[in-house]
Amino acid sequence: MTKEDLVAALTHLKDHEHERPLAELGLIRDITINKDHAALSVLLDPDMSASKESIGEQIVSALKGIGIADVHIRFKAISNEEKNDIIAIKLNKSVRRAPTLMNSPLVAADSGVTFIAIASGKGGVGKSTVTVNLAAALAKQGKRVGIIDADVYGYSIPEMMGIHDLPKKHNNRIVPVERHGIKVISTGFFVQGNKPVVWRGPMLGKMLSTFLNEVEWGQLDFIVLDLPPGTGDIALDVHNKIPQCSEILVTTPHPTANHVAARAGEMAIQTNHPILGVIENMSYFTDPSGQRHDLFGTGGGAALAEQLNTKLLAEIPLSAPGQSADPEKSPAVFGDDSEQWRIFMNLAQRIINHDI
Ligand SMILES: Nc1ncnc2c1ncn2[C@@H]1O[C@H](COP(=O)(O)OP(=O)(O)OP(=O)(O)O)[C@@H](O)[C@H]1O
Repeated sequence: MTKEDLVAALTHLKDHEHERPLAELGLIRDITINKDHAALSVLLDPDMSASKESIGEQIVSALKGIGIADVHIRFKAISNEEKNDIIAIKLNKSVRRAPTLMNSPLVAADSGVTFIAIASGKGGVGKSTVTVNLAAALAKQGKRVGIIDADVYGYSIPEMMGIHDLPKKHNNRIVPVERHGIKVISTGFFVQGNKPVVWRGPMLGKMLSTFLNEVEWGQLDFIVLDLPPGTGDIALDVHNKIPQCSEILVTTPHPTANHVAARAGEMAIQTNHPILGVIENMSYFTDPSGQRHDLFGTGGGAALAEQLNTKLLAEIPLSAPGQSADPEKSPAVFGDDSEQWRIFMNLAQRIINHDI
């Protein structure tokens, strides 16, 4: 007798709510068999506890038919995640491809939320700086803004935003940390010594779903996502799960350092994601006498934009350390009177007005 024999004997079992075989829905788990004894778990919606008895009786009788004399059944309450998987199966969608997103109001076409992912070819070019400043500039112009820091390996948004507290849970949902009017969720909140503390299991695969489904975002106009550098799984996940998400690529002026950024852009193009454009960061430095210095070369942003058939949205100059920090703002947001802040405000305005 194998597990498959046992599952086969149970395939006809249905629960009234889902009108689909329990085994097919993956609601029968943890099967062990020892001669004519078997044990298994049945995941049940707590609202369906009334069905427990009838499901138990159906299992016992079906297994008797194949020679199992004694069966131990554990009934377990189903989690929200597992429930969403069932909804996905009901809709005949692949759970693997699009887990748990069917009920995320955020990604619905009519949610009113504009998603912008900030991507780069390599680390350290200012992707997180762009994320934080664009979000702050959108918020400054009256928009309700959230940040998803999806840079799993190099999350830096909490520190950049001066956030030292962790999100709280309310009614079993995660409440984002709010700072300077921006709601923030970061992988950094959930990792301690590289151990996930809020959820278990394959963290990467679930991360985006968790951030979209289990976070109490409230009403938002924009979500800015800080992606990990390069063209990894997370970027692909974003492309799959948030099809309407558009992308801004951040690069430096160095003309030859763009091939990975170009690949990231190509991926967006291939997956039909609009690229809003390229931001060239650390473009130049203006010294106190007003003279411009192209410290890292020139032309990288324009070359990347041309390669991807998109626009160069902005050239952000380098700020001198400590010059533009504003105590009223997050540490990484440029000061109100800085050239950088003016550029971000202008960019935010163009995005709001669809003038890009
Ligand atoms: N225009 C700028 N002027 C001065 N410093 C900047 C500028 N842009 C970014 N920086 C600094 O450069 C460093 C790297 O920036 P940031 O963390 O935004 O890059 P990143 O691409 O997100 O890197 P990672 O992928 O490692 O997270 C930070 O210390 C940031 O403060």
